[in-house]
Amino acid sequence: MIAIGCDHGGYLLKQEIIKYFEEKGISYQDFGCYDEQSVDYPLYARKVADAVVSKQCDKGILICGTGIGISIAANKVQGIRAALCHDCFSAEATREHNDANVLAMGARVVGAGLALKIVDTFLNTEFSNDERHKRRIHLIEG
Ligand SMILES: O=C(CO)[C@H](O)[C@H](O)[C@H](O)COP(=O)(O)O
Repeated sequence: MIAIGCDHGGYLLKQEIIKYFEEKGISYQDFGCYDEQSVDYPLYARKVADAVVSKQCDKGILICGTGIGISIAANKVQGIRAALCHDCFSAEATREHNDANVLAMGARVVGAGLALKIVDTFLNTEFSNDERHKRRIHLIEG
């Protein structure tokens, strides 16, 4: 189950990703927002982060205008490793090296076509399980 959330800047891209999930039969839970009215991204970052940390959902996707604010907010939640990715190389690397559990993107930065490829890469790349990466993740957790 994938948790997905956004602010008003990310709403339209979130809808594109949801359409893609429905076409592919990927299960998801939509934590809002539900239209383009101005809202505060930290509230949606928290909803998705809590769903991932509590294991209600396996991974999260967050979208705001740039992806920056919403990733900063998600990373405040203990156990969240949110990665802001606007290319497939980063999406693959952050799964392999950081075991990132939340993908953040900016709808004012990437188009839907690239965003869907980034989502696909993020969801289909496994953590390497390499000892050096595990040690570094452990150091992040504190
Ligand atoms: O947090 C952000 C910047 O890093 C996001 O891009 C927000 O979506 C953006 O700040 C919202 O801006 P707006 O002028 O209120 O639409």
